Amino acid sequence: MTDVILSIRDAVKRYGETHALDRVDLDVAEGEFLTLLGPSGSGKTTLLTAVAGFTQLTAGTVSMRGTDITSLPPEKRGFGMVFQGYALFPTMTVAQNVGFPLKVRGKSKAEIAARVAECLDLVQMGRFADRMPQQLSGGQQQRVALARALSFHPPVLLLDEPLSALDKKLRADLQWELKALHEKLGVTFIYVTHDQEEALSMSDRIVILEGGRIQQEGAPEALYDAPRTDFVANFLGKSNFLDVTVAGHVPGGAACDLAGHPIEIASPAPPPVGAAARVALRPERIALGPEGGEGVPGRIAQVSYLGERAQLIVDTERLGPLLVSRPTWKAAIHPDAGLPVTLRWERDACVFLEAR
Ligand SMILES: Nc1ncnc2c1ncn2[C@@H]1O[C@H](COP(=O)(O)OP(=O)(O)OP(=O)(O)O)[C@@H](O)[C@H]1O
Repeated sequence: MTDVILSIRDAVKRYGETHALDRVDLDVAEGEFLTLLGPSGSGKTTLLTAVAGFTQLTAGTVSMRGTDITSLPPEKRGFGMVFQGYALFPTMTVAQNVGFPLKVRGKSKAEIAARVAECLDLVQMGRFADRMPQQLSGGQQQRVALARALSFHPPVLLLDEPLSALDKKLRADLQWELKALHEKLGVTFIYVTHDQEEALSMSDRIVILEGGRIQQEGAPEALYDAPRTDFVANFLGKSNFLDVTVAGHVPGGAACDLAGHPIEIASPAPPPVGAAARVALRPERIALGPEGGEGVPGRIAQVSYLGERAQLIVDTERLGPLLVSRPTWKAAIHPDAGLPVTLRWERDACVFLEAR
């Protein structure tokens, strides 16, 4: 990895019997937008607050540019922080809120005024400098919290579900803005969310946590296209799971038996011949054809219309119910419940998962 700004080594955090973090190793690159993604209780906030200095690790270290900062208090780490619920100081104006970290650092009035104006412009809140927090909408308050966190030029910005209190449309707008701000400033962002779409749309890299452990990490596309485990395949997007037996190796993949029928699965490193394996198959990789074609016969059991996509459950005798997702504009077959269909997919649509 190019220049590492933060290194977390063998981080353990125990609360009684609970392992909130269980031997986490993670390097964060300078300027990276890194997202910690996982279900509730997976350890995301614990990891973020350990980096911030609010949580003392039971074991392990946090280093910043090669210096061990494990026992340094939060204020000495100098990281910017934005947490959910936009905790602005209610008795201070927007400008005073943004200027507060600079005041604490003993900056001059002129310097504070100039930087506050700059930061408020950055988040398009210049017009609101004299307002009180309670006179702002949720999205505006979160913008001010962001300006405040950036005002003192922190090397790292820590964000814990900063958009979770906002409605879907506003959240989507602010996701674009945050991403643009990250690109403009080049500051390292560590972002916590349990929202997979948010993680996929903003991050350079996603770290998936479960039970206090890193399950997998990688660029959004790499993780989505090549999940290693059932958990990742189902947490990041949706998947069908199929059980196959590897019958033989072929160039670039394996010949397999799927419920008594031969299929080929592309893989750079397929499991050994004879192995029973589990594969993930994304719903959008399954093509729907008319009844009687080559493929897996089935019958549409349920249709859920989602606007630009429709999600179908197709009952098959061979493989049980399969989830199929298709763009609604591609309406060669109008998917109605009860319709008999044939399902097909390409050899590179299935991904071998690690044995559990
Ligand atoms: N102060 C605490 N005392 C006891 N247990 C804690 C404490 N903080 C966290 N935990 C436990 O540690 C585990 C990880 O919690 P953490 O808050 O890091 O998860 P999370 O992934 O951020 O979850 P969420 O998305 O719900 O915020 C959970 O099982 C939680 O109950």
